[in-house]
Amino acid sequence: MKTRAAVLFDLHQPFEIIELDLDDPGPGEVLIKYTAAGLCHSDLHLSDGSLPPRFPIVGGHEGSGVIEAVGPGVTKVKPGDHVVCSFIPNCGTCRYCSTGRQNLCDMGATILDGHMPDGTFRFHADGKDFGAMCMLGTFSERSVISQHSVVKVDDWLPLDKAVLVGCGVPSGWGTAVYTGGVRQGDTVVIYGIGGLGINTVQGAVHSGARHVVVVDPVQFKRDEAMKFGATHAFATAEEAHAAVEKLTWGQMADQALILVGTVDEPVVSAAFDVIGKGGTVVITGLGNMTDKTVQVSGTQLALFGKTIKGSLFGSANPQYDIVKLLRLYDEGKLKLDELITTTYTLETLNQGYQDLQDGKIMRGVLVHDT
Ligand SMILES: NC(=O)c1ccc[n+]([C@@H]2O[C@H](COP(=O)([O-])OP(=O)(O)OC[C@H]3O[C@@H](n4cnc5c(N)ncnc54)[C@H](O)[C@@H]3O)[C@@H](O)[C@H]2O)c1
Ligand SMILES: [Zn+2]
Ligand SMILES: [Zn+2]
Repeated sequence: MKTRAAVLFDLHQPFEIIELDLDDPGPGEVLIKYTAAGLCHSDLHLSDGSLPPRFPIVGGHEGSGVIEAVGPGVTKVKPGDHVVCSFIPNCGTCRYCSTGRQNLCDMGATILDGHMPDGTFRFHADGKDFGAMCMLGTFSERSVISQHSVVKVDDWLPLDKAVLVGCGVPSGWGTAVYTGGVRQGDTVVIYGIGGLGINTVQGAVHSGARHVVVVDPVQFKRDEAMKFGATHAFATAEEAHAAVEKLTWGQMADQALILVGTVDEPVVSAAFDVIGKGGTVVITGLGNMTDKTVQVSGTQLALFGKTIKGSLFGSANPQYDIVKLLRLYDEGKLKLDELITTTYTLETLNQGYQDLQDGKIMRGVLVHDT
């Protein structure tokens, strides 16, 4: 079968739209026709050097679609099922899946190489193997993926909105609710209001935070954050620090959550300084972190009981949380439609990533031709 896909061939290159050969699904695999794909910043990190993959690679790891065929032994879904993809597969049996940490599933170990667990690829052209970002490659019309990468969802849900619960929503929402452990009455500071950070605002609000203070240099992002329930919005970390000092009578924040695309020492230091005793810093942003060392005061960690954590997929359980978040959406308790600023096609995908870098969109969504 042939499929059109957006491919990265090297660092610092745009996506090229080309036709690829796609294998039939093997044992435990499914053929999916993608309906939509979200423009997450992580795909940009494939080309900016922050998450260097094996090239060439088909981009896209936020996806939704319809199952067209299944390989031998597939029990989880059948042709015609509507699914949302999880950017981390869930095998259900590895050390992490079997101890309630499905977001760390061992099957996700090769998501940047983009091959199946047995080391083979499903996309090919001109005698070359092409990887699939997160073993998904949602910037392709069709793909062959593991049954462990899909979560069946209700047929009536709009797949072009539900697509966002494949990465941005749980990764952002869970940063506040699960990894950060935000509680009623907490003061939370959120750095970076993009496709993830805006959902961290939703998560902090759901958890009953008293103050949700956001920091983003872009005015549009700050305005959106206020519409989603933030209580204060600032262009700089310094302004946020001063406000938190006042709001908490010097006790400072309970959580500082970092969702910027390019994490650097000043952001991490600002987060570490804005939390008070017993406070938690969570780093979710991935950009610029390869080989970087972050310095914090060991005395403050020990004497003030401060914690620094990383967060993958918002410490959520894809199988459970994707369905749960869509229920919240269906009941009007979680915003998805409002997250999407602009929709794109394969042909305008590079423009979408330019818009993301220019701060023009909260989340862009690529809608595939039907
Ligand atoms: N850990 C995970 O599970 C996970 C999952 C998906 C994405 N990510 C990463 O999260 C990050 C955010 O992704 P996104 O899709 O939301 O990106 P995005 O580009 O949509 O949002 C980033 C936001 O950060 C803002 N920003 C930049 N510098 C800032 C600063 N110094 N202070 C405050 N705000 C600043 C930008 O204006 C933008 O609004 C990326 O690095 C992405 O790779 C992590
Ligand atoms: Zn993502
Ligand atoms: Zn597993």
